[in-house]
Amino acid sequence: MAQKDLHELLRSLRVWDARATQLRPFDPDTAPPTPLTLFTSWFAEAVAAGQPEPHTMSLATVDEEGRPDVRIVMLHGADADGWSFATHATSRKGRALTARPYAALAFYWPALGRQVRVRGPVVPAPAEESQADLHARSTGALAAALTGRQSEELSSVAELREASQAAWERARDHPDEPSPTWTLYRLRPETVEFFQGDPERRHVRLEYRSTEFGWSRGLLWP
Ligand SMILES: Cc1cc2nc3c(=O)[nH]c(=O)nc-3n(C[C@H](O)[C@H](O)[C@H](O)COP(=O)(O)O)c2cc1C
Repeated sequence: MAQKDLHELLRSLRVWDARATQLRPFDPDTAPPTPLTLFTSWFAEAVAAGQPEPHTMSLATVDEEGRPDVRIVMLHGADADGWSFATHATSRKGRALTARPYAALAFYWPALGRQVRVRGPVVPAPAEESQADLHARSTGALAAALTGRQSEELSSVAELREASQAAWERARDHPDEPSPTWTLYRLRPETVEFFQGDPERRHVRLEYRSTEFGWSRGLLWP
């Protein structure tokens, strides 16, 4: 596609088309005292609104030289221990998290014009918990974890096919097989921001901040 076509196409696109998006009023004064409560209800509303894959999120990390990176991962849970996700400790993001155990998450739910951002330190769960989390998931998830070598250079598609086929067989035959590098991480929230889009662009941004006395709240200019 030529540059001009791309720019024309970009200019023709809009966000929050009324056919696909329902913008709901959000009164921050009535928001619950903790971000987890609001996240849980916004998540359920995203599911009810038909938002595809609301449990996928961007995970941003910083490597030991301070260079940022970002990718999509699945949300495994959100509770008093934090927002959790899983990956290989030996992957790029795993190495970045070892060097700098701090990350940011972003959820985007266009069906409701909503965004949620979560930032804070990240801690790995104990190995038994990581493996239990993996074994509670699908055969495909286990096969993918057993394939391993995430973020390493791959020499050919054929090499991946072979390794993956073997991993699928092991996953089917031994559903409790461990994947030693697979790690459940928990992001302990320091700030959680809720963004509600508004048709007049008066978007509401409500940020919860963790303090020694509990959660404080403040609004941000959009
Ligand atoms: C929808 C979707 C869900 C994904 N979920 C995960 C996940 O939960 N864990 C994971 O390690 N990679 C997941 N990935 C792959 C990552 O985006 C990424 O390609 C991979 O983890 C390697 O990232 P890294 O090289 O930065 O470590 C997912 C990708 C997509 C598109």
